[in-house]
Amino acid sequence: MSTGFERDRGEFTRGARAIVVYPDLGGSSRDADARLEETAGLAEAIGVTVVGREAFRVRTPRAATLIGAGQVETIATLVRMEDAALVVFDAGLTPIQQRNLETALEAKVIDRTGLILEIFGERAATAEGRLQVELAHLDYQAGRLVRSWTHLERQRGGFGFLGGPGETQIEADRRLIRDRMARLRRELEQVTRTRGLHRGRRQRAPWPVIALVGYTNAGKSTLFNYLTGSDVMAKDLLFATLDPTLRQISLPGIDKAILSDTVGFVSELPTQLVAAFKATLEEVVSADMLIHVRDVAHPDSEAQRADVETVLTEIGVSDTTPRIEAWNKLDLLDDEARAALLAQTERRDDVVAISALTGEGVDRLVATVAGRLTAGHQRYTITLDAADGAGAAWLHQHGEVLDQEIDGERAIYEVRMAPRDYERFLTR
Ligand SMILES: Nc1nc2c(ncn2[C@@H]2O[C@H](COP(=O)(O)OP(=O)(O)OP(=O)(O)O)[C@@H](O)[C@H]2O)c(=O)[nH]1
Repeated sequence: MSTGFERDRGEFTRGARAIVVYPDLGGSSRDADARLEETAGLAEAIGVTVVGREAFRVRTPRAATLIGAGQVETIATLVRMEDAALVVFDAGLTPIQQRNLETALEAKVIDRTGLILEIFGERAATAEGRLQVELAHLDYQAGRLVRSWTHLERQRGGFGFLGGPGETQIEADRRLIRDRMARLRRELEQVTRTRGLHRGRRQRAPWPVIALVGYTNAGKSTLFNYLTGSDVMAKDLLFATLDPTLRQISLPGIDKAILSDTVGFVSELPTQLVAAFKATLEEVVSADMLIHVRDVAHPDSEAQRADVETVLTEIGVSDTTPRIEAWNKLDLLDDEARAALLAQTERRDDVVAISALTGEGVDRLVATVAGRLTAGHQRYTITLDAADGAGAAWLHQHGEVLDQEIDGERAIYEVRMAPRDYERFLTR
């Protein structure tokens, strides 16, 4: 059934021409150009082509259009010149501002929340993620509907026309949204229950989960591809078919681990989106280790780091989850900045400088991650019946076999593994 309020992808046709606008309202320590660059990158993630960008300093935000009349005119000209169909505002817009801007610019307008919702929609890989995103979207639309209705009502009141056909229509629309949201919530409950079962099953498998997190554009996917495509790591098609963002890999001393790529983090994540974001990041919340990929060549690198940490806390990641920072894009730094950065990383064992593009430092990152994961591992001497193929396979799967020797009927293994696995082996 179509309620008329389902996500309308038609508005964001792949390749649609878009203008990106950053109304700088002051109070942000961030670099305006970097901000435009980020938003353009996010817009491109939903498949539109960015054909123009403008940053404005807005001294007095206008209730009707946020930006000033002259600024509206500048963008309108740009829209006409570039034949753009979409204008992305890197700010929150009220429903009224959004509509007024659409009229003035003769183009579809979306704000930062709308854009982020689109991206979550594209990236949500699990059923739960998709449902959460749709709920957030409906919530966003319902808010717009109610408020623009109040606005209309006030106008009509001014002319002495209270009520009328428009009002009935909006009532009906609101009920449809409400019903659909209730249905989604029920589906979500069902899905969450089923997923809990699946996750329980996987948690019993002794594979550590390593999640890549980081600000948008930091280089997570580049690192993910480098790691899973390189010789050190074996790609596992089982996971690839289930979810393109999960791969089974092996690390020194760890036969199997799951590496998970995630959607990029952004600053000022609207609170109504946190649940949706969390659902697209379920691997992160229960991960054994996080690799926080940072773009150290970015002017706002420190602020981005803080944003990522804030969101991790918001979605419920424990601060005891071990994390390693991968200081990425080392290749973009000049000699001086590079030397300063490397000197910093030498003093810390939780930071590795890398270039996911050239592969520099990635081996060290892998060794550091493996070292952390196996830090509690110990060396055991285990004697098996030489015919016990299953036992031998188990040892190879769960530990690092350092030595093995056949002595008549017996096979003697030297194995490094987690004490927890050793105990499991004994009670096997
Ligand atoms: N020069 C340089 N560019 C890099 C490096 N790593 C990634 N990039 C570039 O940075 C851009 C973003 O990389 P992605 O891997 O897509 O970043 P991401 O963190 O997955 O981004 P989101 O999907 O937005 O979260 C791409 O153009 C990459 O080619 C690096 O080490 N050096």
